Amino acid sequence: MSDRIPRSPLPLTVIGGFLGAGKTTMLNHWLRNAGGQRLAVLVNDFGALNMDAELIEGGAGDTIALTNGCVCCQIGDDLSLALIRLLESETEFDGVVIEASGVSDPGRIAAIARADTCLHLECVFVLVDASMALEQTRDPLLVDTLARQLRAADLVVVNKCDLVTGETRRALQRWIESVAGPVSRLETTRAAVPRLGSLATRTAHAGWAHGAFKGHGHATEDHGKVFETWACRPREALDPSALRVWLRDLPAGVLRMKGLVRCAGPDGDVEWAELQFAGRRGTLRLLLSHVPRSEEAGIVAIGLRGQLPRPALDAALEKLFCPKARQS
Ligand SMILES: Nc1nc2c(ncn2[C@@H]2O[C@H](COP(=O)(O)OP(=O)(O)OP(=O)(O)O)[C@@H](O)[C@H]2O)c(=O)[nH]1
Repeated sequence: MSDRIPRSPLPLTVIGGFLGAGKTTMLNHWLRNAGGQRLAVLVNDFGALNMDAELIEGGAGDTIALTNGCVCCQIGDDLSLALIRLLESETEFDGVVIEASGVSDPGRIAAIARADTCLHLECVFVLVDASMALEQTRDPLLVDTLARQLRAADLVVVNKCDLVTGETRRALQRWIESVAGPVSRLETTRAAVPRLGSLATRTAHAGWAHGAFKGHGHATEDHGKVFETWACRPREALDPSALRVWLRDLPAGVLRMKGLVRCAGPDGDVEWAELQFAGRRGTLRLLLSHVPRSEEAGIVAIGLRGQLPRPALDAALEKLFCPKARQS
C-alpha cells in the first residue's frame, strides 16, 4: 500500500474545437503565461504523426503525446493510463490540460476525466474558427462533428475574430445558441483567453452540457471513418519559396495541414520552419527559438475520407525538395 499523502484532486482542463480553430495557440498562450504553475499537457493529434507535441512551446518535458488515433474514439485507454501516470508521478503538477484532436468530441474526453475522483474537471473550452465555422456548418459531413464539440463546451471561444466582420460574428452567435443553448461565449484573436478565467461558467452551463452529453451516440461516430490523414517525413530540406506557393494553392480536399520542415535559404543554409494551413490560409514561419531534432521533421494533412488528394500531395512534395541545400 502506498504511504504517500493523498493529494487534492488535480485540476483538469479540456481544450476542444475543430481542426485549426486555435487550440494549440491557446495552449501555448497558457504555457507562456503560467505564472510559475507547472502544467502537464496531454495532446492528441488525429494525424499519423503527432505534430502538436512538437508545436507546443517550451513545455516539452511535461508534454505527453497520445498517438495512434482519435483520443475520444480509439485511445480512451491510453488517455486513462496517461492520467494515472500523471497522478502517480513524483512531479507535483498544478494542473493538467488535455488538447483534443480537431475531430474529437471533447465531451467524451471530459467524461473519462470526470469518472476519476483524483481529477477535478474545471472547464471544457471549445474553440470555434470564426473565419470558417459558418461555411463548415453547411457541409453535411462536418456539421455533426462541429455540433458535438459545441455541445460539450462550458465556454465557447470564438477565435480568429481579426478575420471576420461584426455581421459574421452575430451570425455565429445565432448558430452557437441554436446548437448549444445559453453557453458562455468569448470572442478572441489568437485565442488569448486566461486558463482559469472561466471557472464560474462550469456551474452555469453544466446542466446543458451534461444533458447534451447523455444523448451522446458515440457508437455511431468513429472519426476514423469520417476523416483521413496523409503524412510524410521529408528527410531533405525544402525550397521555402516553392513551399509558400504550394501553401497558397493547396489542392481541394485538404482541411488542415501542419508540420515542421527544414528549409534551404538561397545560399544553401538550412533552417527550421513551421508550416500551417487552416481555413484556407497557409503560413511558413522560421523557427527562431528552438531547433527541433532531425527526426521531428514531418507534415500532416487531414481531410474528409475519400476527399484527401493523396497523389497530388505526394507529387507536390517531390517538387519541393531543394537541390542546393547543404545537409548538416
Ligand atoms: N489570423 C488568425 N490566425 C490564428 C488565430 N489563432 C490561431 N491562428 C492560426 O491558425 C492556425 C491554426 O492554429 P492552431 O492553434 O494550430 O490550431 P489547432 O486548433 O491547434 O489545430 P489542430 O490541432 O490541427 O486542430 C495557425 O497558423 C495559427 O497561427 C487568430 O486569432 N487569427
